[in-house]
Amino acid sequence: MLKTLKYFYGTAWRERPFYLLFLLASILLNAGQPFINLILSKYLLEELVGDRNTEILLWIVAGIVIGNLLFLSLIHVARTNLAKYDDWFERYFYDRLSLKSMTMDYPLTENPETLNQRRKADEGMAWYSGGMKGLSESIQLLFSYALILAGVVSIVAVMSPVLLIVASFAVIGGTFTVWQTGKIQKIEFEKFPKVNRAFGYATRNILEVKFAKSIRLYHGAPMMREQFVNTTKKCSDIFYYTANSIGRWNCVGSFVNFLKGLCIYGYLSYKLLTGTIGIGDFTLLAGASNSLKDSLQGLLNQLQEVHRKLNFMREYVKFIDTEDTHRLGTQTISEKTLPVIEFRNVSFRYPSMQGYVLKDINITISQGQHLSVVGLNGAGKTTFIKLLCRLYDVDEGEILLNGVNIKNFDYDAYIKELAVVFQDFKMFALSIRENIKLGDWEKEVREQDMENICVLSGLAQKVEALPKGMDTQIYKYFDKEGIEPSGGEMQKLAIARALYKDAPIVILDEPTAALDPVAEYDIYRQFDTLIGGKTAIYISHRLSSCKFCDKIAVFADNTIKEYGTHEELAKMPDGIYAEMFKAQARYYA
Ligand SMILES: Nc1ncnc2c1ncn2[C@@H]1O[C@H](COP(=O)(O)OP(=O)(O)OP(=O)(O)O)[C@@H](O)[C@H]1O
Repeated sequence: MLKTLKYFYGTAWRERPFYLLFLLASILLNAGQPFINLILSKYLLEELVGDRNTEILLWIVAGIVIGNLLFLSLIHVARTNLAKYDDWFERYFYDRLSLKSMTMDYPLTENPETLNQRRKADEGMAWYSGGMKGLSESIQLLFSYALILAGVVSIVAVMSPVLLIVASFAVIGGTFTVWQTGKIQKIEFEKFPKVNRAFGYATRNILEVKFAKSIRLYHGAPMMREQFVNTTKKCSDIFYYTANSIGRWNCVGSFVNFLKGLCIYGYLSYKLLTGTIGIGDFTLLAGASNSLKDSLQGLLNQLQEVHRKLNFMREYVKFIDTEDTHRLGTQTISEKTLPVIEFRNVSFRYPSMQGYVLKDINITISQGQHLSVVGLNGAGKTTFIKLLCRLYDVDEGEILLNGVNIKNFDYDAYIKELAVVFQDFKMFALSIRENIKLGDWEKEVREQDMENICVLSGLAQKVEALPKGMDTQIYKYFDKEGIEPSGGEMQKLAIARALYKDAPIVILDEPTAALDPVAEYDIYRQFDTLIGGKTAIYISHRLSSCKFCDKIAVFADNTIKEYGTHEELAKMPDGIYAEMFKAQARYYA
């Protein structure tokens, strides 16, 4: 709990120290204001039933009015400033959450527990706690009540100690009910994020354009509606349970409150009627007893509220603090040395899988070598690339770059060495220029470079035909003149983005799968110009592409089964490559 408190107010102290100053001011002002009315009302009443001195009466009334005005104005200033900061903190913490989601270790992005935790972090900071704003509101109330309580306890203890006992009993009852409702909300919070994620998938994610075709051509709409109905029912069950249980405890709370009023006013009326106290003290004690009960109740409630909110907000800290092991390396990379990649006894299995996807992989890709990686579906070719890209850590063995384990390199520096086009690459709802620029965001854009890249990747004709050229938006999310590129055009864009990165290692996973034969031929023809003297890994099921690579690695049975040039492998008796090549060649014979 303290760790969470420290995390949020430590951040506030670092980022916006004045926030804490306004918080303190707000606490003191809120605590001070009730005492003006409480004390001055006593003197006002005593003067009214006593001497009725006009001048004194005017001074007391002026004191009440001016004191209240002053306090309320200052409270307003403090609150307005706090509201501005609260807004800033809301964006700040959301930004941290997004950043963490985008940069955390890749395997976590497909781990349902992490995804649930992310949802808990999001919801824990939103409606369950109200985030920094919600927490600070409770902290303000907590300390204001504590100060008010200290003041009224002093007054009541001196004037009528019995009232302290009555108020304390009422508070114990009230606190118990608040504690119960807090427990019920906690139960809801444990169940709800998981159900809500399923609900979000069935109602929001599924409406995205990328699902539109499959929904229409398969049994998508009824199936999703069924999921919608099921998850809605689960959400309703959870809400019904919460509302019903909290409602019962609220009734208990109201009854305890009624009993408390009855006891306090009964006791004070008795003292007034028997002449033990005057009307001024009656007013002061009635007000102080109410304040005592309210502030003690408020204090205990806010203690629970702060505890409850911190519990929810702790889920955010848990998510933000998820350990990132992929970023532990610190070694820099010499730009002058051309890369040599070595897989040494590498074995790997996906966290969710029993067996190895890759076992005992040993291969060296020398400087400037062009390696073709082939194999049947599911043989582990893309996994081989993912390991090189540090998306996953190897389970056994090591991958070396120029003799150094790739884990030791600073992550960002290492990623700069790679220009990769994955099979399932994604384009963003940005302009064509910006999508290409993502290859190297820091590099100053040179128009000539962009044009050359468009020509090399086969995009030039398409871009020239567009009224806004390179500034055309991909997709129609934000611009109705945006384009929906075809699969092949997307692939050309992805190749352009990789070329723009100009990294010393180029990895292309099925780069021509969506290209027409002419575009594919162009890519093959220009392969040397595209890749130049860089080290390249090329995955393709079209074995004709292997001819322009120096070496071919054939993946089968979770390992590299064959390795050599096209000529060597094509004539291997009973060779896997020879078999696959012959099978493909038959169609073109
Ligand atoms: N994230 C993942 N979690 C669990 N298993 C995975 C994951 N990604 C891939 N696999 C499994 O690992 C095996 C190898 O997949 P991989 O994508 O490396 O094959 P591939 O040789 O590239 O196949 P293809 O030629 O079809 O692209 C497959 O059985 C696949 O189901």
